[in-house]
Amino acid sequence: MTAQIIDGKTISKKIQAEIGTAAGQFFDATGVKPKLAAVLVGDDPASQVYVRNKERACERANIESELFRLPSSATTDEVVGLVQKLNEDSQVHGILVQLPLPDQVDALQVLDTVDPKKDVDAFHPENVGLLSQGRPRFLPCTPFGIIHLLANSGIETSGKNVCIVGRSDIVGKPMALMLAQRDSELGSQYANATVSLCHSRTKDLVAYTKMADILIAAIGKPEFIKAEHIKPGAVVIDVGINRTDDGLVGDVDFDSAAEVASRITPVPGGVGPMTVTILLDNTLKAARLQQ
Ligand SMILES: Nc1nc(=O)c2c([nH]1)NC[C@@H]1CN(c3ccc(C(=O)N[C@@H](CCC(=O)O)C(=O)O)cc3)C=[N+]21
Ligand SMILES: [Mg+2]
Repeated sequence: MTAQIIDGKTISKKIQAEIGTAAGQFFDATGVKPKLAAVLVGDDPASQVYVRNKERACERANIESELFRLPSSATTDEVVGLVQKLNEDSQVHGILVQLPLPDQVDALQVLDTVDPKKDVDAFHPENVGLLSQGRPRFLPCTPFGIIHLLANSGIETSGKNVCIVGRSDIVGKPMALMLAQRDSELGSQYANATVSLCHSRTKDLVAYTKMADILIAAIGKPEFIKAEHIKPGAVVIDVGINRTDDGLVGDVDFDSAAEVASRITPVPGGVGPMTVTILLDNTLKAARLQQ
């Protein structure tokens, strides 16, 4: 292996400590402890792991968290009703509705109900619109976590070719917007990329991935990206979390990719912890917005 690991766990711990200090200062100034409400419907095992990670991270960062559970049989009206109650609760600053929701629940209706000023996932159309106009309120957790990973590793994006594989509303699409924009919260050197947003209908995918100085895999297919997709010396960011018989694997075939890339994120311990970290940052931001 030749690639250097981008250690998301260590970077996230460092940023969480900074958020903890800022949240403590905010409490000293206002008497308010930022609070995240997480809504978990049903008992999907992966969702339980994520929600537990989020609760632990909140504790480390002086952020209050409360988990609200509904049974897997819950209706759209029941989930919407809970979100409305949390919207009205002035002690709650951030609301996260854990996805996926059970099939009978209309996820868009639920997400549209979240007060946009408490929308720490940045899924509400008002926040998506603000981001697309280049004046974001909250930044979506996984894409902004990736920008933090790059910035903390000294990897600038300005003028670089970035290829994103996967066009989801949660990762690929907002990631493309953020990287293509003129500026970012961390400085213009972490924006201004030339972005290709590839997907299942892309013809000659390798032509795009091989041009990339930074390749971001967010497809949801285990070990889909191989050495032959990667330009020698490229930076590879693996967003995938796939549970297989061999355990947790990413969307990148790590062993072959690490022979070609210069830097690479592992799974676990790469992007995942950063997603959680930005959620904390957004919760503090939400508490500030609501003062
Ligand atoms: N409303 C909503 N917002 C989300 O941000 C959201 C969601 N729903 N649903 C599911 C996806 C996925 N996601 C992850 C969170 C933490 C890890 C994480 O902590 N990963 C660790 C451990 C992974 C493990 O052990 O399973 C790691 O990669 O090292 C991963 C993935 C947030 N998501
Ligand atoms: Mg993730």
